[in-house]
Amino acid sequence: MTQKVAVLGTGKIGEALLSGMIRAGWSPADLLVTARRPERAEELRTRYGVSPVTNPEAAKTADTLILTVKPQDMGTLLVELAPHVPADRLVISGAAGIPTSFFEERLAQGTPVVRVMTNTPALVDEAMSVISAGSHATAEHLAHAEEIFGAVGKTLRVPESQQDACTALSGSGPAYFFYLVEAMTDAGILLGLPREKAHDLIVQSAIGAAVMLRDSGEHPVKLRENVTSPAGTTINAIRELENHGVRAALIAAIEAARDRGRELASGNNT
Ligand SMILES: NC(=O)C1=CN([C@@H]2O[C@H](COP(=O)(O)OP(=O)(O)OC[C@H]3O[C@@H](n4cnc5c(N)ncnc54)[C@H](O)[C@@H]3O)[C@@H](O)[C@H]2O)C=CC1
Ligand SMILES: O=C(O)[C@@H]1CCC=N1
Repeated sequence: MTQKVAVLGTGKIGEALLSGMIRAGWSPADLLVTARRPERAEELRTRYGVSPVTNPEAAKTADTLILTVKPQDMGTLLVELAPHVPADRLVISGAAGIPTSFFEERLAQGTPVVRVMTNTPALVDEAMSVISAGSHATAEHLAHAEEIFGAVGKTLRVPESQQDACTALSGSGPAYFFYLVEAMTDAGILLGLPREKAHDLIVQSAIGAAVMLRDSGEHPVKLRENVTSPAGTTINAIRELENHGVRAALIAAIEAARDRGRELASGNNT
């Protein structure tokens, strides 16, 4: 039997996932989407050939519901969905912070819920998606979530207690790298390079470093030491990074992101 999958609240992450599923061979005929604005729904139909439906229609028709609205909008969406979701539907939440218990309390008794934290590199099939089971989700449900999110990159199962930490590391992680590239480009400008050239140098260096981190089997410390020649240039830069507390800043930043996830879980939406 064909499994229908619906993406509810198809914004940046919902669309990234949807497009990846189609690239990976899902038939648009088996994919439903919901959107708040009719123009957005039409845009998705034109772009991907998928069917826009209402949230209740999605709940009744699809076997798997993937909820990709903002955490702040999840309560309202569940009020709308709850009367229409049969207890055998798999509900996957892509939202930061919100625990699986939040869904279980609002949906029919026994509804399987899986929590996933992916990231925007889903757009280029290089996502990191971290997956946890709610209390009624079986190994089969987890495998189905892995199949879906595996379409856009890597997946990793973690206990739900680690989700906020993973959100802070990989969910938000791409933003930290984009921020670094932005800052390094400014440094290139300071040193007199044209912006475009500085950008290209840094992006290629980032790609090279990322491939080495993934493929070389070497520890990051060893990779950095290999760049850092005695009395050379790099050590001067490293000393400045240490003087400015960049390592401590990164640790504090990621801890703050984790803490915000916890706040979202407790219903602090401001
Ligand atoms: N942007 C990112 O890098 C990441 C976001 N997330 C999570 O993904 C979720 C979505 O984030 P984005 O895609 O960035 O936000 P977004 O704002 O681009 O997408 C959310 C969409 O949901 C729609 N929506 C809200 N309520 C709705 C309803 N009742 N019915 C139908 N559509 C509705 C909005 O109109 C919007 O298009 C959030 O929960 C976030 O925590 C997870 C990983 C990374
Ligand atoms: O900033 C956020 O809340 C979302 C979740 C992880 C990445 N973006």
